[in-house]
Amino acid sequence: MSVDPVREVALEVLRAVRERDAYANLVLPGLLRDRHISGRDAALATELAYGACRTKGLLDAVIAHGAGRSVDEIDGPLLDILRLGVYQLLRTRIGAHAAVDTSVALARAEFGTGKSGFVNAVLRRAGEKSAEEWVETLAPVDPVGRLAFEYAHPAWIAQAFADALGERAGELGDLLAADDERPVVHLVARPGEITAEELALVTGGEQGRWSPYAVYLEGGDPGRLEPVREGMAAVQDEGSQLVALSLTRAPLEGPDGGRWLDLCAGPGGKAALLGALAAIDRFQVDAVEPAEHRAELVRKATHDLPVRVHVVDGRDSGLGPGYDRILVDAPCTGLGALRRRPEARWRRSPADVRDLVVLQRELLTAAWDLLRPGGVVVYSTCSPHLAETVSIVADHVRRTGAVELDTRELLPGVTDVGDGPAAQLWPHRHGTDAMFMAALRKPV
Ligand SMILES: C[S@@+](CC[C@H](N)C(=O)[O-])C[C@H]1O[C@@H](n2cnc3c(N)ncnc32)[C@H](O)[C@@H]1O
Repeated sequence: MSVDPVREVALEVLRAVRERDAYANLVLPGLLRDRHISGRDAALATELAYGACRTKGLLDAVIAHGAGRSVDEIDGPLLDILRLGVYQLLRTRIGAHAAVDTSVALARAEFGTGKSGFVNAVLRRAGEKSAEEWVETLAPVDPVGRLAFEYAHPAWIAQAFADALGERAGELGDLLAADDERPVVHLVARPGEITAEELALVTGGEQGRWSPYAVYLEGGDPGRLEPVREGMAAVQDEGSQLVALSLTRAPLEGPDGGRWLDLCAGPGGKAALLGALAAIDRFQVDAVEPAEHRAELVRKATHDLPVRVHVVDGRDSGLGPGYDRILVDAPCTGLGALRRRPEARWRRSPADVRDLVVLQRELLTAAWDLLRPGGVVVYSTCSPHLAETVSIVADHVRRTGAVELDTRELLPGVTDVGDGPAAQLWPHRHGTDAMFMAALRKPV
């Protein structure tokens, strides 16, 4: 049997992710273009590459069982072939013969007959049970560990989600399943340029449920849409829109002097929405981003708006104090946006959380020093991990006497965002990334 070009492409994606920490969704489109793969073949290559990246934990457990050794003891390129094969057996409707034969052909082309026999043997063993039966056989007994295994998430991430869901941890399975769904594309209609109603009409999309500026698109390339090309609209998760809006809606003590700051601005999605809203009142936004290439993205996103970009570290920005409103959209683990990157869940580790919480705490402190009495900081993350969210806020309130506003009141009409005062969005409840936000006012 000759090598199937669709599986070859999927395999190259797995290899790029494993060997050079590539992002699957950045590698795949170029490969499909170069190999002239389109239509149903492209859809299959995408399903195989992304699916195998996502389910790595489950696949590896089945492979280790079948091989009688840990996956660490299997050569990387061979392991990629096994992952692709086991994924087809357990998570697609591809027949067992096709899954095994195409994998054996890939192994033979790459390594010769000896190793193709190994691939054949491991896949035959893997095919002896369905995915459900493998879960029954291999999953840990504790409920969270079992769900993590079943939905192919690292156990520490599933536990972090369960902790953040609290009393509603019964939703964990739905949440983990949502990470495997392709997110609906959300557009933001730029205030002052076009309304969401008009944008929905022009694009054939549907107006969003939660943000007055959101439009949902069923499919297609948003970059081709005229309002996006003309800068009247942009791609932005509805949850991110709500974060920016919560900052503009928070009640200040005293009048709004129109000095707003976005302390972690790159690539500029929220800065652009803040800038458009500031423009209406002739206010001014300062946007801080230390990485030059990301600062350039902020400049592009905000070029015709009252936004000044500063390429400095937010912890030591040199900006003058006295801001009325400050957004700290902190660098975080991104655990709330795992659905956007197939391999992301296996890249992160608890050590990342430990490093990031130090930076998050320092950025919030720096923002506080730049805020005027009576002004408001919104602290947000696209992670629901409690160490990055409520713990950072509680620690800050303890140290500074900050007044926690009821953030839920800044999101009128948005249901089910928790018991307050902070708000937590969820993919399985709101269809957004799992954005966390807390609004804090400085006592006068
Ligand atoms: C979650 S992203 C912000 C997303 C952005 N607000 C948006 O809506 O497009 C966090 C940003 O913080 C930046 N960052 C990292 N370290 C920082 C620091 N010390 N000071 C300020 N920003 C920092 C990162 O480069 C990244 O662009």
